[in-house]
Amino acid sequence: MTTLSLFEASEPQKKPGQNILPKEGEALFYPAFFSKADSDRLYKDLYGNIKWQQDKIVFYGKLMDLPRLTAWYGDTDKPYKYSGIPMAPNPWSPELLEIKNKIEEIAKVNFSSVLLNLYRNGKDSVSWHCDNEKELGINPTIGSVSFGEERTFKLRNLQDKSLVEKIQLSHGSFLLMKGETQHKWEHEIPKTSRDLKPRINLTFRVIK
Ligand SMILES: O=C(O)CCC(=O)C(=O)O
Ligand SMILES: [Fe+2]
Repeated sequence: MTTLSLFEASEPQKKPGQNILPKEGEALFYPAFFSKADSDRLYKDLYGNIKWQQDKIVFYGKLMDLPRLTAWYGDTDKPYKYSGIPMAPNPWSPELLEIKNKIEEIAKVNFSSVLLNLYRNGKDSVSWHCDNEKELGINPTIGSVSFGEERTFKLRNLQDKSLVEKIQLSHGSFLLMKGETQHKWEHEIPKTSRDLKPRINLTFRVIK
């Protein structure tokens, strides 16, 4: 019998920007895309200055709070639909433009809006979904930036639900999803009973 070294026995290490999906789409992960100093500064700014909202959802006929706070920012001439109602986003702030400019160098697209999520603690979450709204077109490019507490992000293949990829979305990380990802995979941030500090996520989108 051969013995594995500790290195070989551990999870295979992915290089920054390597596709973490084994098939059907691309999810490129850059763990320390923003420096620690920039990440600390941007977290503080966004936490204090974004117009965070508590949105509601209808669940089994009852009006419930969404398990996170959200906000929309972006090009004000590109309304987004919310429960079928067109809404104007808040205008870009200098910090949002700083983040957008930095990720656009890698993403090679011009993002027109950003949905921000504030997960206040481990009980906040987002359940399984695909970002496949009509306004995003086919094969949308989605740029996802995280600041604050690290949370687990799961991607699950729609054809084979036993196929699940996990990423730890750390402070200052960038995840770029493109290609077929949004119609072949769904994703979630699960709840956890661990006592967690807040996390801010920004998902940049191109609205056609
Ligand atoms: O918080 C995250 O990393 C994911 C958020 C998300 O999937 C979304 O807003 O569509
Ligand atoms: Fe999403």
